[in-house]
Amino acid sequence: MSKHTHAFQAEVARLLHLVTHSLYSNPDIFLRELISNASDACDKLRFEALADASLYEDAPNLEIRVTFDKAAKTLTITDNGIGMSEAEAIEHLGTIAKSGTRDFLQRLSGDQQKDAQLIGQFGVGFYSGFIVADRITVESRRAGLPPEQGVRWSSDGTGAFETETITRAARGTSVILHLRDDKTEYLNRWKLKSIIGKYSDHISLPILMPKEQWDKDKGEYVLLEEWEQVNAASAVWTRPKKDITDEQYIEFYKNLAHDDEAPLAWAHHRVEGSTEYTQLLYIPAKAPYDLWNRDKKAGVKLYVKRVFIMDDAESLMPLYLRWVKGVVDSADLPLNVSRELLQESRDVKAIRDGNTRRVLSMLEELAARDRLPEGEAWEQLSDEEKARAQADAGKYTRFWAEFGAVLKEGLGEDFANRERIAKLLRFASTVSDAPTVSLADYKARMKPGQKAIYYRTAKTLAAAKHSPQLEVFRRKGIEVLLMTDRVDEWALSFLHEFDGTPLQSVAKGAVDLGELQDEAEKKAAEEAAEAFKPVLERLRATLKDRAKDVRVTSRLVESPACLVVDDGEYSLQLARLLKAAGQKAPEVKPILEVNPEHALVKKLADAGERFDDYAQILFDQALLAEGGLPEDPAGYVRRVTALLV
Ligand SMILES: Nc1ncnc2c1ncn2[C@@H]1O[C@H](COP(=O)(O)OP(=O)(O)OP(=O)(O)O)[C@@H](O)[C@H]1O
Repeated sequence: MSKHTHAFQAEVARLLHLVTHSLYSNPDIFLRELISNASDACDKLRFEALADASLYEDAPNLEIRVTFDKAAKTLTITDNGIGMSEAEAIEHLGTIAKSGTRDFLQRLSGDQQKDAQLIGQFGVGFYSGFIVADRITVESRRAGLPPEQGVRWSSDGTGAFETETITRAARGTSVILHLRDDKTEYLNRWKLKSIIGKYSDHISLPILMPKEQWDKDKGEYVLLEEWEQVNAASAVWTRPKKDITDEQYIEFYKNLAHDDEAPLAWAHHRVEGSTEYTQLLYIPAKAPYDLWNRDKKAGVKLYVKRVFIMDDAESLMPLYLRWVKGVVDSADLPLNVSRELLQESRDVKAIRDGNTRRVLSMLEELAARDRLPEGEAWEQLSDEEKARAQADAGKYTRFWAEFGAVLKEGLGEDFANRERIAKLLRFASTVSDAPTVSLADYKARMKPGQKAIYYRTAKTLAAAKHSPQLEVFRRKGIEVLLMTDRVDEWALSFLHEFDGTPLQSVAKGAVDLGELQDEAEKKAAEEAAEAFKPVLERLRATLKDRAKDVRVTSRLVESPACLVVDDGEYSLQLARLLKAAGQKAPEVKPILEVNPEHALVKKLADAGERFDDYAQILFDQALLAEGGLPEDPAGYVRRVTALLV
């Protein structure tokens, strides 16, 4: 039988280089990865066999066997799953098909420590075998193909691999690891068993290992022909909650999510009613590197009556919760359910609504426990409750830092839960630089007579904090929420009020501080407007192409001018964002507001022939303070220079 040599795809070669240069601080995980692949292969067989039961051949019991050979220094993981044809082995083990993987590789920085974290989050699957092996041989036969169409794939994990056709009676795959000389510790039943117990106990198929017996003559343990099951072999979510330890929940998560870090929270429930299903949902502690990719597959796996149906079942979770990981096992969906069918199914809609509500409840609970109780409330807790409270404190803040911006998308996507989402929002404000202020906190601090929740959107916190539009609020001690996420503007356009109080951008519309402004201030403003009429007229004429209107304002204290837009219009910041993203944005013509108390503005009345220059400078400076750029930067510089000399 002829052998063929193939070169690895460049990306695989890179991945292998990373793996073998021990990015993994924990080599044990290779076994978890290979067992997980074996389990996936069995899931695939079970799924394909729904349409063609003959694929089971004479071995309907799916299982994974782990054995080793001390003399040959090999460790073998065998499954009787779907197997691979020669073409599939070349394709699956020589190239990286998933675009996510390629994307991931591009993100590697070359900094070992950072990359190690990334790779931990990603998982390298099959190739992790090269952490402990200097050669891997894979023997496989695809279910449904005759024994003569088996394949042997072999590589030392450098540039190339070989394949040849073999005869293999058994369906499925054996991965044979030729262990490195310094990794022979894995030729030990006890060690393997404990790794399986730690990382793979939740695998729902039996994992078998040969029994062992002391051989007096040889003076060592020898393996017997007899096999023993070494895992619990019942999927975690199918077990009663009381039988599952926190460690088991966490280990299942790590495996499911390819995440080294424990999740912040999980919820495990059997939902009964018109649709019956089990949900096990996790909130990760860290955002994945591709969180912003809205096309990214969702993190929920769908099972039907314990049969794995599909990964990334988008229809089970709304987009703004795409970072949630977990499993849904339905008792009602048909086993042959397709993606198309999923989208239309009423049961699926019920599951998705149930999942959404569950995640929001988990977040509400985390939020409620984010700050430690104080005073008497704390004293009343038992020691156990105190320990729990301490463990949970700060989790919501962590969650918010990682996923808050994505959760905001929910305001626009999930009208039914908008109020619940609004309560979960956190912002920075003129009171707190850290994004910890909830709308309820804000309301509790509102001044008597204050009628709105004020906010400012900008590109950065510094820009928001120092924007001229905030001046009067600062002087009056009114808190303003500061928003710097790209989605804020869009998301806020769906939230007009919170708990009966309207939200109002400080850069939109006229300022109406209502009862917060006293009569004297109102009168002064009116008088200023009157006295300023001729100057305003001239400004309007000079700036007619740039400003929709020019008016005096009471919102400024230190700055001469600022730009605002009408209520309901796109803010300048949003218009810029849309433009930068190559989207069509309506031309927003701002309103120039001037501060009649400011020396520069006062000067306008006697500016004479310099009036036009002053007017343009005033506008351009207001634009700069707003985060924009003058249309004619050189003209702006020329005008300012002329004033300086
Ligand atoms: N035991 C196996 N039986 C059948 N096919 C396998 C087996 N192990 C690996 N494969 C095939 O090789 C492919 C690549 O495996 P690899 O572990 O690198 O990635 P993956 O399993 O797709 O992704 P990940 O491990 O990151 O979830 C798999 O998608 C599968 O098609």
